[in-house]
Order: sequence, then C-alpha cells, then structure tokens
Amino acid sequence: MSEATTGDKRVKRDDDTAVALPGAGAVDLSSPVVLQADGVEKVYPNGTHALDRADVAVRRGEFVSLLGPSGCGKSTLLKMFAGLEEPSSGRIVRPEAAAKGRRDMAMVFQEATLMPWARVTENARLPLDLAGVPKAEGNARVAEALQLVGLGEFGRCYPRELSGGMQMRASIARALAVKPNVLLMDEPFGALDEFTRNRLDADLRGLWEEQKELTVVFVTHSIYEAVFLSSRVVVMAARPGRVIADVKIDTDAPRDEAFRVSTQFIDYCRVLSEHLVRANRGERGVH
Ligand SMILES: Nc1ncnc2c1ncn2[C@@H]1O[C@H](COP(=O)(O)OP(=O)(O)OP(=O)(O)O)[C@@H](O)[C@H]1O
Repeated sequence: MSEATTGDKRVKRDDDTAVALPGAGAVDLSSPVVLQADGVEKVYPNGTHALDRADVAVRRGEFVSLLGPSGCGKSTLLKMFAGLEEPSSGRIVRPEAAAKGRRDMAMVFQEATLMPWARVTENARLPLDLAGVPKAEGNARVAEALQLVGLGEFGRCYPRELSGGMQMRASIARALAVKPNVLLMDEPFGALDEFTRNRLDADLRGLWEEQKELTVVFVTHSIYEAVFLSSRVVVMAARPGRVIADVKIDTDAPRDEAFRVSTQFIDYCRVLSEHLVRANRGERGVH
C-alpha cells in the first residue's frame, strides 16, 4: 500500500485501480478506473515544465473535462493518456487496456483533420481500413456513426461541402466508428462559433448519455462548456501545469438550454472560476 499527498489531503492507495485524487470523495467509486495518471510529471526536452506531479483517475463511463488556461498542460496530459507522449516521471496506467492487450481509444483534435479529396464515408472508414476491418462491417459501422452525429445524409459529401460544425461531426464519427471505450477530445469545438459549439456540446452530451459505458476525457478552456458537458471537472493551473481541483457536477438536471441558465449551472461556474482565480493568485485550490 502506498500513500499519496494531494494538497492538504492524504489518500490511501492499495492497488492499481484505487485513486489518489484531490476531492476523491467526488468520484463514483463503483466503476473501474480506465485511465490513471499517477504522480505524472512532464518536462519537455527544451526544459518546459508542462506538468507537475498530476494525480488524475478516470473511471469507466465518466465524462471528465480537463479545464484550465492556456499552457497548463491539458493537452500534454491528454496526449499521455493517449500514449502519444511519455511522462518524464510518474506513470500512466490503463488497467482495462492492459488486461485486454489493446487500447480501445480514439482521439479527436481541434481541427477536423479530414482528407479533402475523400468523401465523408471514406474519411470515417480510414481507421477501420487501416485496422483491417472487413469492408461490409466497416461500412455498417460508418453508417451507424454518421447517424449518431447527425450526418446520415451527408456521407457522399466532400469536406469542402460541409460547414465547420459538420466537419467536426464527421471527425467525431470517424472516432466513434472504431467503437472506442475511451474518447479523448482536445478542444474539439474551440474553433467554432458559439451557437454551433453549444449545439455540438448538447449533441455530444446526448451521445455520451446514450452510450452507457463510453468514457470521455475532454480538454477545454471554457468553464461554461466544462459545466455543461461533464460529470466531473479536473481544474488545472499553469506555471507549472498542475491539477488544483476536482469538482463533480452533481446534478440530475437534463443538460439542455434551461440548464445553461439555471442557478445550479451558474453556481458550478462560480465554483470553477474561484478555483482558477485562487490558483492565479498562487493559493492552493479547495477540493
Ligand atoms: N512538444 C513540446 N515541446 C516543448 N514544449 C511544449 C511542447 N508541447 C507543449 N509544450 C509546452 O508545455 C506547456 C503545456 O502545453 P499544453 O499544450 O499541454 O497546454 P494546454 O493547457 O493544452 O494549452 P492550450 O490550451 O493553449 O492548448 C506549454 O508551456 C507549452 O508551450
């Protein structure tokens, strides 16, 4: 058994699936951990201290946002979860992936990154073709994923024929077609106008609610977006990048337009905002 110190809290840890988190009481402890950053530090070769001893655990079926200002290490942490970056010290654990011998993860970036010369269906089928999924099965999966993101009628279009929001939907369909257990999203709607972004947030939340076991880790700068989407928000601060708070968005309220203007929504925004302000003043967050 080891012991971790997080702020003024001490959290006992007795196996790989236990969590050491600021505010660990906010986590639904009944689901297994699918991703865990355990004392993870990242110093890039140029000396930038991107992340300082981060302890973050994500459980199956959670929608967790990584929220914080530019440069606080959100993308770095997400990339380490994806296996695209290695920690300088500490470790990333993916207990389910380790048990199955494969990582059922997909990543969505800020840019839709579609091949301009290929139709939407061909774009969405690419990872399946690369994985050797038989054509008929691949086509069926792509059709289902396009339906899920509301692009059922647009499979034959080229990316240039789609709006920015529709391109992002196509990018999400490409990720969903691989049937990931874990969806990693790096500010996917950051480049979109506010109306489109709100609509895609609502659709993404609906999609996550339908896919009972889907785990989402979502990077954002936006307090509003984090509160609207998430079951839990990991708040981060910069210089060096670090986790300062972990806040469960504990409400049964439907995530709809009424929620966006509810007292509960505004209260959660205030809580997150206070954590960020305190961190900027150099104080520790309250978990
Ligand atoms: N490959 C790299 N080499 C050197 N420094 C890097 C590299 N990638 C990121 N950084 C630096 O690490 C710090 C954290 O970057 P990261 O992109 O993880 O932050 P972020 O919170 O996602 O920021 P943003 O919201 O602006 O994308 C920043 O200071 C950034 O300049």
